Amino acid sequence: MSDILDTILARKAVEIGLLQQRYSRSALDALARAADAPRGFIAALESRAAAGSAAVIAEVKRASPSKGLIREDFDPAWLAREYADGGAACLSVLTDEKFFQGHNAFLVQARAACTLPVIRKDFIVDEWQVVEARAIGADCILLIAAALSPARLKALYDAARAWQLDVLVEIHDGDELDQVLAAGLGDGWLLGINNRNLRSFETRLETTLDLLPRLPAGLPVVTESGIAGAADVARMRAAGVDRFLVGESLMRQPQPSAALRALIGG
Ligand SMILES: O=C(O)c1ccccc1NCC(=O)[C@H](O)[C@H](O)COP(=O)(O)O
Repeated sequence: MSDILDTILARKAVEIGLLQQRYSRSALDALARAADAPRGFIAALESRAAAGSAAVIAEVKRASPSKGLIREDFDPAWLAREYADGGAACLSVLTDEKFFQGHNAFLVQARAACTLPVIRKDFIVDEWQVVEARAIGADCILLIAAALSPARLKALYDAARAWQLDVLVEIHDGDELDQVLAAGLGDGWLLGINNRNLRSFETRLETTLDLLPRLPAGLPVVTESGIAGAADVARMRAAGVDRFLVGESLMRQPQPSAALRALIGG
């Protein structure tokens, strides 16, 4: 496991404790039950890919451990409208406060500003965080294989599915792929390959391209991180990858809608 992931996960243990002090489990469950119905994250992505378009999950991300502050004028609702206007299939919203300057409220604001499904981008290691994700309106959660044992991955996946959440399961290499495939997940999940090495922060699109021959046929895959423009999208699509998670390159643009349109192309 990488140093930054260790550091982030240590903080998550503290945050889970705070969440459990703030709510009883029955109160949190009640909030999750009262949340707006899930919008169908994977369905939205798949319908865009089936129509022959690049299916983009556009990310609302103010800062990151690798890049520091990415965007000073940061308005999640405005960004969500820009991304919807630019042709995003779904949104990703960072909710981690300490390392990404995110917030749960940013997900609520972004989702309320458009009709797109939203993934809660955070470091989920406990069922309480799954319920919290549904309580704030998330349609999908991220589960990072490097942060979870196979048994824990399966337990959190089961919890997410019980709350009608879709799941993006993220890997970085072939060993993590093998672990995920052995976990015996059912429906309602898709695979993300993160091109960013969490130890060095080096971002190489070859991380996705090199793993493609190892993927089971028919498993939808999202390439994550380091998509800088239309040439990267074209390169991935030529290799058969049609689903993208894009943050920084859109967040740095004065008009993200136009940048997203150019990224997706014809
Ligand atoms: O972005 C980071 O610095 C980072 C560091 C440690 C763990 C995760 C990190 N990023 C999360 C992501 O997966 C990206 O935000 C996402 O894939 C978008 O990447 P990009 O288009 O390169 O902003």
